[in-house]
Amino acid sequence: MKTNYSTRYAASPQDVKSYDTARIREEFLIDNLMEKNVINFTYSHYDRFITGSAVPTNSSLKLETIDALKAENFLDRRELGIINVGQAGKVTVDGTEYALEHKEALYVGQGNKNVKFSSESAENPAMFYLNSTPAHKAFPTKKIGRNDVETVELGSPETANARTLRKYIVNSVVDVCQLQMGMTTIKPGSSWNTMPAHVHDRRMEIYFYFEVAEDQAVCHFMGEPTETRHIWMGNNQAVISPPWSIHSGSGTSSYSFIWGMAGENLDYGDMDHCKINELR
Ligand SMILES: O=C(O)C(=O)C[C@H](O)C(=O)CO
Ligand SMILES: [Zn+2]
Repeated sequence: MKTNYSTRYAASPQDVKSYDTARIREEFLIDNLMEKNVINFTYSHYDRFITGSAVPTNSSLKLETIDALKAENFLDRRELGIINVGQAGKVTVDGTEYALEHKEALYVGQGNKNVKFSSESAENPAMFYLNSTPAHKAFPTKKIGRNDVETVELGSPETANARTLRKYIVNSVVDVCQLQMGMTTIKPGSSWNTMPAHVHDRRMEIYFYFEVAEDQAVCHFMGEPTETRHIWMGNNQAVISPPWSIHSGSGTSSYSFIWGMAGENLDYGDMDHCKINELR
């Protein structure tokens, strides 16, 4: 068995107010990503969003169903987004091969049965970050190369939030049921992501932090805008952001993160912004 999964339940903002550090990490932090030769999944009951990773080395890894789905194949009722944050690799979908270089992505539509992950080099493997959400329709599988993304420059050095946001899996780039994924990179000298902060009660979100230097960290802020909490995050860790929560972070050095979302609508810009001086 090369696939592991664990379950996280949804939590009320009233309850989260009283969580201590250990409990908040237990409920929201995902710290088993990018383990070699296994697929590790976390199944969140927020919008039934599954987060995981596949790092194949000498042999390929197969996308196996998990008991939580009670489905013969993982994608019988789901869609899947994949972003490679490692070196060159390949994803095979029902016999068709897609080569994915560093920071290239693949959208895999509902109904595909046989999905396999492999690396070109066992020493420098591909590192596939995976997000999956329930799907009601089979859209075509599509590769999103680095030139296919929509790029937006945000923030400024003066407010320490200069960053480049790249939209990979959004409905203006690829047909999707509900999954959205993209990548944001903080510019050297800046530290803040997603500041001014926002909430979107229509959608939950998961942030996967990577390119964090070993001796550095990102402090991720969550919680209701007037009742914030923080989680210190290291490289290759993800954090679940409930629909009622802000999701913002400040790093001790530059870093990148992948955001993945699911929920009520496909409008990337649907956000309720918070006034910075009203955060508590
Ligand atoms: O830096 C940012 O701002 C983001 O990356 C924001 C995320 O894309 C997001 O929160 C979308 O709702
Ligand atoms: Zn958001």
